[in-house]
Amino acid sequence: MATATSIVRSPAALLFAKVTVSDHKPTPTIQISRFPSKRSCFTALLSSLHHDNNNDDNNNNNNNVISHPKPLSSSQLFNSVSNGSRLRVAYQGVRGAYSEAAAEKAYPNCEAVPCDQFDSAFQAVEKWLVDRAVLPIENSLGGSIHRNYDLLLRHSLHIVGEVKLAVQHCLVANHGVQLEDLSRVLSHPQALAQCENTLTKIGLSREAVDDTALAAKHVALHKLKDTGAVASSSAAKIYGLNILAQNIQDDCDNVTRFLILAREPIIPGIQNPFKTSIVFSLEEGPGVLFKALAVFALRQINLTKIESRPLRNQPLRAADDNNGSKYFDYLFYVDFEASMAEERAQNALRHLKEFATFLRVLGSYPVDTTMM
Ligand SMILES: O=C(O)C(=O)C[C@]1(C(=O)O)C=C[C@@H](O)C=C1
Repeated sequence: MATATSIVRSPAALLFAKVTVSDHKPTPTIQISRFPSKRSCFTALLSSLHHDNNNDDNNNNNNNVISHPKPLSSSQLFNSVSNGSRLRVAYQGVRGAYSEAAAEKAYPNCEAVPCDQFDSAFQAVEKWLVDRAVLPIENSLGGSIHRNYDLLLRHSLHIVGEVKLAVQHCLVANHGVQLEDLSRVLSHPQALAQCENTLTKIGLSREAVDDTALAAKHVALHKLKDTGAVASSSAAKIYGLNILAQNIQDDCDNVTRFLILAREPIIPGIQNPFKTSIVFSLEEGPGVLFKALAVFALRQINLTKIESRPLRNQPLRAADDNNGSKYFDYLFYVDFEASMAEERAQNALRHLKEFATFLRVLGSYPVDTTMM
């Protein structure tokens, strides 16, 4: 593969990003360095911008102007930013990944920007390299994407929408390669899990890579004869592979739900069906979770998802009875069917706050009704 590392300038945000340009795609992939000690142009520029922002704050203070984050209006939810340019939407993966299709479903005329990791997509929004990120959160067969639940809490972005995408996997290989030539298949762990039964029946060993399209790209670039990939038909087309089998997921109704993330929240509405996502933690004790969920049941608010994750900076708590035993401590992520503009949702959260040890609203956003 002919790859070249270069520095490009993003005209919209006037920021620099270190990108890897490959011969397969003109769109650069955002790779945000995790090692700030290697002070790149990117970090240097960011710190100078930070300095400018601080100066702005000082200027604002001097002028007695208080600046608050501006909520997104619903018109900004769509395809362009205020200067009329195309919305830049980060996704994890390379061209042909399902996440790219989800970004394009959310914003049909957007510029979809590939990122190497989920964390890079979060950072790309935070650092104004892009306007939104579209990231998978759960799949109807494989379950939750825990990494993104954890990242939602670690970053301070807002959920401004959701996209549901029907995921139809193909088994792809180089031209001339037959099913019986394959001994191994590469793909994203979620995609492998969604095709578990089929792959077991064929008898292929599995290897996980960062995304389905990257698996297809790898098979094509290395001209592998004994290895196929589980990927989309569009990835097969982009990387010149042959489709050996279609719709190989274990259930034909295979849907992945993606979240749309932005720097600012949207103003919650009540005209369309809205959903709200929150995260909270509770004291240990009998019936505490029951009590927490009752704040919604009491107000006829339907819950659509509940997920628990370990509270990472304090995963264990000593039991009150001092007998040396320890509890696991958890964060609870809950999605409920109501808008934060509704009084019943505000009352439910006020009620929950009375006994939750921590509570954050991750976003209140329109329900994707396209797959109902
Ligand atoms: O690998 C890809 O193509 C992705 O976009 C990632 C991902 C995921 O993380 O769940 C997205 C949708 C499918 O469920 C399989 C994989």
